[in-house]
Formats: sequence, structure tokens, C-alpha cells
Amino acid sequence: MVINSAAIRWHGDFLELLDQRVLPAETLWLPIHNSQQAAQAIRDMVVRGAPAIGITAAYGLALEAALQGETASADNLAAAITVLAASRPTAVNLFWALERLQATAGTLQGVELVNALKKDAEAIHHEDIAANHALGEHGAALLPEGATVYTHCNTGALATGGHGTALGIIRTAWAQKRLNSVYAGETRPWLQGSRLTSWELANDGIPVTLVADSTAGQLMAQGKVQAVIVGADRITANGDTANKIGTYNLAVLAKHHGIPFIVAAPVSTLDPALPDGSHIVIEERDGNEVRQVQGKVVAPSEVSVYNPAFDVTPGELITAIVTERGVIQAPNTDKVLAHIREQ
Ligand SMILES: CSC[C@@H](O)[C@@H](O)C(=O)COP(=O)(O)O
Repeated sequence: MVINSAAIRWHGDFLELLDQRVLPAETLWLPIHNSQQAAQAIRDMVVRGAPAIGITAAYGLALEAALQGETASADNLAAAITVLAASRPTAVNLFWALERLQATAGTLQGVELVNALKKDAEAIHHEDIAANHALGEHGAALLPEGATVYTHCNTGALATGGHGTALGIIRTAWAQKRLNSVYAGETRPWLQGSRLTSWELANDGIPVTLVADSTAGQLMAQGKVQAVIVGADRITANGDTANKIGTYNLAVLAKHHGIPFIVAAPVSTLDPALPDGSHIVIEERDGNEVRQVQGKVVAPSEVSVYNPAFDVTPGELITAIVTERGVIQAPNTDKVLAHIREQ
């Protein structure tokens, strides 16, 4: 089966990833033939965004099984799973996808195992697209008519199977004529907001204004934002949410200004195994991402840098978590666990 989405093209016997490091200046598709290449692409952020990372890992493992052919077995895939699991630590979708494929593999062997893993990876891809459309509907209903919203990082078709999470809500609200416009924070240091979100929204004809991250407080103080909508990399049992660095700042600002702070994510991003955000492993990335902007030096090469890729927003600052199953208002442990148990 061939599945084409904005950043992930599955051809049945190999994968192509749209290189998000060079967007929007260049459109470059990189071929992926095995789990090592998939892990490298995730680590280097050729592909990024929690759901897209999970989908890529699933295809990477299926490709590895295909290379093993007759000898494919759960045991023989263990090393590939270890390599994929070590690619990035924070987005739970990566581990969720690998565990799901491991369960699918079970005691199957050879061609039967290969076919089962390919089918499951394709199902993960399709299910993510459907989840985004469903959560888009639930989330759009939360927005006041004619709202202008603020979003952070990139949570669109590039970060998911398609449509997007926070950007999925924005797309659906725009289609329903509920949305006035979007402020996109540029999202230093990797610039997902300026390079990816403003590009996706502009391509869709959705009015977007790009701002430096430090502009958010001024916008809220001026009454120019009616909701903040962001995605998530991992949501713990009590609703604490790891997302792109700077998300926590926005939640504090939104609380101060009485603006709804909405987190959008598929159920695969919920991690009931962790009681709260203090248990989330936060990835730290190379200091040169801060010392340089797209290869241009903007700081002394020897200056010390702290570059966490994510922060944790306490659940108590979150107005609502939106998934494909509906809305968790004022999340807490009882509500999140009940939501996960719902089918
Ligand atoms: C639908 S994507 C949700 C999150 O993964 C997104 O908000 C985010 O923080 C992405 O971080 P990134 O470092 O670009 O992978």
C-alpha cells in the first residue's frame, strides 16, 4: 500500500521523509530503507513532531523486519527497537508505536511477521490522520466565534500523519469560519513556528502573523488573543504536559490574562505510566542550535548554552486537553485516567 502524507511517504518497501531541516527554502525528500536510517532521521529532526516520530519509528521497524525476511522474529528485531527507542527521549508516541509493533510481532516469524508489522505501521499512520480530524472538531467547538489564537512550534500535517493537532483544530475552525486569524510564535531555537507553521498556514490560505516568541505577553495584554492552542509530546496521568520549550511560558501568561490554554494531542500521546511531569525525560540538544541560526553564528562559539528541547506545563495551568475522544476540562489524574479507559 502507498500512503502519501505531507511529510511521510510510505511506498510499501521503503519510506520517504520530507527533510524539515531545510524547509521552507528547499523541498527535499530523503529515502529510508532500514531502522538505522529511520532512527538517524528522527535524531537529526529530518522528521519531528510526536505523532510523526511514532509513525516513522513504526515504518522503520517494519522495514527492518522486511530486510530480515525469513529470519524475522521478535528476538531478531530487539536490536533495531533499541536503536529506534534511543533516537529521541521525550515524545511518548515513539515508545507507544514500538510497543504496539512488538505486541503485533508476538510469536510471528518471517513473512507473516513482516506483513503484520507493515500493516500495523500503516494502521498507525491512518489512525493518526483520523484522530487529528476528530480532535479538530472537538477543539474547534471550544473556540469563541471569530477567535484569534496563538500557537507555538509546529503541530500541523508536517508533525503528524496529516491535518495536525493544535494546527488541526485551527484548520477545522477555519473551515467552519469560526477563526479570524493565527499568531505563530517563531519557536527559537529550531524555528518550527517560522519555518514550518507559518508556511503550512500560508499554504492553506489561513491568515497568519509570525511573531518573535517574546511578543506573546504583549499580544495577550493588548487583548489580541482569545485562546492559546499547543500540541504535546507527552501528557502524564495528572495532565502535566511536555511540549516544545516555551510552552510553559505561554501557559503562565495565558493564566495571568484569563485566556484559555488548550492542549491538543491524540490518545497515543497520553502516558498513564507516569504520575506527573517530574518523571518526564527532557531532551537536551546541541548548544550550536542556540549559538547559530540556520548555520549563521549569532553568539561566541565558546559561550555556554542550555538547550532543553521541551518544558513541562503543569496540568493546573491547562484549561482543556483535546483528543480524538473528546475534551478533558481542567485535567487531573481521575479525569485523564478515565479518558484513557473510554473506548
Ligand atoms: C503534533 S506535534 C506535538 C509536539 O510534538 C510539538 O508541539 C513539538 O513540541 C515538536 O517538537 P520537535 O522538537 O519539533 O519534535
